[in-house]
Amino acid sequence: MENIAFIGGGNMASAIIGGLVASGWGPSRITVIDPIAEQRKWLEHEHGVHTTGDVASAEQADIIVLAVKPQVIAAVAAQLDADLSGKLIISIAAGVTIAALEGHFGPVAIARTMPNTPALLGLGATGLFVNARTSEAHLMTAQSIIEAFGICVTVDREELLDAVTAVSGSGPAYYFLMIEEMIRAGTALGLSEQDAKALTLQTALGAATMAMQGDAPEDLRARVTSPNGTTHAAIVSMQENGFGNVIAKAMTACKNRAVELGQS
Ligand SMILES: NC(=O)C1=CN([C@@H]2O[C@H](COP(=O)(O)OP(=O)(O)OC[C@H]3O[C@@H](n4cnc5c(N)ncnc54)[C@H](OP(=O)(O)O)[C@@H]3O)[C@@H](O)[C@H]2O)C=CC1
Ligand SMILES: O=C(O)[C@@H]1CCC=N1
Repeated sequence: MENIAFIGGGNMASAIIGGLVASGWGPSRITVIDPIAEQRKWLEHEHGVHTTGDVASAEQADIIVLAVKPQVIAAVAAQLDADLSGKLIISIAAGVTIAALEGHFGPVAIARTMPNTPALLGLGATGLFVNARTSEAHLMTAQSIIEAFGICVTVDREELLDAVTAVSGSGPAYYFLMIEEMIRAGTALGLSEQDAKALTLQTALGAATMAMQGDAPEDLRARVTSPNGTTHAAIVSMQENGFGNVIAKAMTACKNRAVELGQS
């Protein structure tokens, strides 16, 4: 059975570990390396994993997940400084290219991925691209790890991972913002915050569940929109205020920032 070490035990690592453990990965196979003792204690308590502050100990693992901020990857490589041949490196860092990772870690198997935080619930959406040194066995390992916490979409060009970041990596935050704003607006229209929240969350869950069943979102929307009714009034207002443009510009800013982070 392979062992896995996470370098960086922050939000995204914790979400992935939660998803892995819930899917049957034994916590004893998982080590998390993080500099902050308090964070390590929390991870041990939350997930039952082994933790350490020593980056060099990642050398013991078969699979190493780089879960630090993009700007910290170079420092981690310097701290690790070991022969990694035969291992699989999985990077979740936004923007950091395979070429940069090979520059830091040498000629090893590298799976560059872009997960998202719903991984914690087994509902992750992850993009995957592997380097030429990744064997079929390593590719299957990467896919099966990712599928333990959600869906895996393999892209055929590396730069598409920046588009994945704009859609699903950062995507949960767009929905959370929408939820925040709907609760605020519902409260402004007279509902209690508790009622506005309950109605908003159930609506988000219901809409996502209906959309998952396969009908096109525009068809589902049409069934809510009575001719010249209330939904029509809301949608016309959204379109007049540039809703589509707001989303498109936000996602382009996200993608551009991913590219920028990769260059830093
Ligand atoms: N959050 C998300 O939704 C997603 C994040 N990602 C990617 O995941 C990566 C981590 O992001 P996120 O979890 O949000 O960030 P966090 O800041 O929550 O986690 C990073 C962790 O790494 C620790 N760390 C810093 N330096 C080192 C080091 N030298 N060795 C080991 N650990 C170290 C940090 O400690 P300290 O706080 O002390 O710096 C922190 O606990 C990023 O590259 C990001 O692009 C990808 C997809 C989604
Ligand atoms: O905000 C970020 O940079 C990371 C990458 C994708 C989601 N969170």
